[in-house]
This record gives sequence, structure tokens and C-alpha cells, in this order.
Amino acid sequence: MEKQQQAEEGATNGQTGHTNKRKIEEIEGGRRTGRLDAFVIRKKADTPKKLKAPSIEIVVQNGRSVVTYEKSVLSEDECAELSQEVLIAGHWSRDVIPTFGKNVLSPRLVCSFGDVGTAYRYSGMIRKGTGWPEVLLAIKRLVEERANQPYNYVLCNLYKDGDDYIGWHADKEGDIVPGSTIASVSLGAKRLFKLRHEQTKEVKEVWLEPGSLLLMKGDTQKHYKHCTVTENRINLTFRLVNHRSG
Ligand SMILES: O=C(O)CCC(=O)C(=O)O
Ligand SMILES: [Fe+2]
Repeated sequence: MEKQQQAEEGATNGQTGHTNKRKIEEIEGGRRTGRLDAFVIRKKADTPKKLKAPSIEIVVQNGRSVVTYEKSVLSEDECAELSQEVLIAGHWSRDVIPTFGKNVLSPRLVCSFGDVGTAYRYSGMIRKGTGWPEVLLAIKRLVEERANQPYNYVLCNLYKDGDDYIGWHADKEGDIVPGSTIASVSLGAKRLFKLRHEQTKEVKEVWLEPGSLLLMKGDTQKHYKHCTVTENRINLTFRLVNHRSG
């Protein structure tokens, strides 16, 4: 976590980070390098589908800052299918972030999907929405139901190994519709997620399990930062962003 704090503390959205071990071929090749082939979530063929009543944990409830966690929004089979589909459909690359006069690469692979006409800008990057693969539309609908709001954009993070992470940041870029809920779906390994109140420095922790949904609502992005150190994991962060022309 210290490494992460040093690298990303103070960044608006945590897209900066270490680059020294990263090779350009890996960025350009993305999923075609074959290195992502190591990231396979095996499907359990005979696992019966479990029907469970939703159990929602309140992680933060502090004025208008509310964070909820729901386990098992997706079954194991759904997680396996979604992981494979997103790995194939995404144009994965490391973001190139200008930092102190140098270009550094994000310590995770990133891809995005969204409505045509949307764009999301962060840390000098712009990612335009170019449509949705079917498999993501299904999960988008589910997340919309749970969050009770529409989404038009998803940023996907792939954390392959122990060097990958996302540092302390808040998702408060100008492209995000103010007050909208950030919805985070986790796939792959179970990893610890932290939220830190910016005034009191109080830290709340929650283990993000595969198939879970974390909702960061209201003023959470104004008052809290979040981060996670993680490997063998995919995260889909649904956002409601403004439409832009061009
Ligand atoms: O991987 C995660 O759980 C967090 C991702 C995140 O915070 C982001 O993409 O803004
Ligand atoms: Fe975030």
C-alpha cells in the first residue's frame, strides 16, 4: 500500500503509477501478447446456480456519502463467462500518463466501453464510447437495477500480477454526472478495497469478492478516496458520464 500511496497520492483519479518494469510491446500487444492468457478464470461446469436473497452491507454511511456492498450479484458461471468475454472484447492497454515531464504507464491494463457519443477524460487521457458487447449490456442492466440509475460507460481494469494496483483516488472527473453512483463489479480474485475519509483519515475496508457489486453513492467521491492492491482480478466500474459530440 505504501508503494501505491507514494505513486498515486494526490492524483485526481489514480491513473498514474510505476512504469519501470513495463515493456512497450505489452501495451501495444494488449491481449494479443499472450500474457493475458495466464489470466483464466476456470468455469466450474457442475456448480448449481444458487438463489440467494440479496444481502447488502453498508460500508460507509456518513451524511450524503454512502457505500454499499452486495456479495454474489453474479454466479460463478456468470463471472467466468463475463471475464472471458471482457478479456476478448476489450482493447486492453496501459494508460500513458504524463507525470512530472515524463510519460508513465498505469500499473494495470485498462479498456472501456460506452454509448457512442460519450467520452471519459482522466489524467490527460480521453476514452470515447464505441458501443457495448452483448455480455456487458446484460450486466449493465443488472447494475442499473441495483443502483437505480442508468449507466452509459464502463471503465475496466485488469490487474494481472502483484505489481498491479490502483492508488488512492476519487472518481470525480468533470465528465461524470455529479452525484451519480459509481458501480464497481469485481471478477477474479478476492481483494481488499479501502476507502479513506479525506478530513478524518478514517479508513474503511471491504473485501471485494468475485461477482460482487460495490456502490459508491452521493457525495462519496467528494469526501473519500479509494484504492486497492490487487492481482488476478478484473474490475468493471460503471459510470454515468455526459454525452459529448465528436
Ligand atoms: O479495482 C477496483 O476495485 C477499483 C477501480 C477504480 O477505483 C476505478 O477504476 O476508478
Ligand atoms: Fe475509482
